[in-house]
Amino acid sequence: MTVLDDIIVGVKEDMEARRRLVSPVELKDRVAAAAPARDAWAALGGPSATREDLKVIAEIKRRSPSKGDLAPIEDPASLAAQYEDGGASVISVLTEQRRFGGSLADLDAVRATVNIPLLRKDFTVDEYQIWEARAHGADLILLIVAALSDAQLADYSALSRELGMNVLVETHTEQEIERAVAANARIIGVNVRNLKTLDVDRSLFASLAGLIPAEAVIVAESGVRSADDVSHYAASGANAILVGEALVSDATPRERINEFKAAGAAAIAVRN
Ligand SMILES: O=C(O)c1ccccc1NCC(=O)[C@H](O)[C@H](O)COP(=O)(O)O
Repeated sequence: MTVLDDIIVGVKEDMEARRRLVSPVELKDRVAAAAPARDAWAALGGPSATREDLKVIAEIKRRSPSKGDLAPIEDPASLAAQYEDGGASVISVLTEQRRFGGSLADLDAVRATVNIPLLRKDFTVDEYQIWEARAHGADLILLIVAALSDAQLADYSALSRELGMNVLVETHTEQEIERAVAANARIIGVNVRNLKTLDVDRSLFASLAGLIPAEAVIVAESGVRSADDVSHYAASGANAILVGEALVSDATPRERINEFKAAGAAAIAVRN
């Protein structure tokens, strides 16, 4: 069994436990009462002609299968506020419990504090999680191509759109990019971390980004540790970066986001 398979087994068990507490009907009532979703597509730059700088998706991540404990993050809302102040365009809240130490309570706390769009970062394998994401204030959800069939990708994308949310479709191979494009994904991520082996290969981004249509917002995911990494992703075609570890383990995440944005803007100026 791969790491990803193992994570998904736990995700399904935890979701069934939540479903016993909150029925799908109750969840849909909560969605009906929720404020409309914010436009994460626009926040990430929108149409290609209007994209100027490198956008940062800043992640709330306590621990991970690859690194173990990263940061206790006792007050996720306070960290999120620092991310927003620093110029993040979207905040990613990892809600998976067993391997990442997250929860929907984190999403609630962050939603109550910041105004920018939120990504519910989880391993989506059931429509129930999409309703949950919206009920808890998410504006964007993650769909990992490697974890889904083409039918699931299409159905979950359609449901997310119906609920007013955008979708970050995550890929790791050429074939997965083809599947993301066939599903009409408008925000496509290349995760340089192989979720089956946990290997991180930053050079993968440059080899795959060119296969993604320019209309899509292209997100470089994982492996940002320095401004040089950001420059590499931006020079290779990234419109946005998704950063977890480097921000949660930094005493001054605001300044770190500034540094990354400056490195990205400089690389994009050369690229254009
Ligand atoms: O981070 C992991 O170890 C991991 C393992 C298995 C599945 C997913 C995993 N991470 C999710 C992510 O994609 C990252 O949290 C995100 O891209 C940020 O990465 P980083 O900046 O390297 O923390």
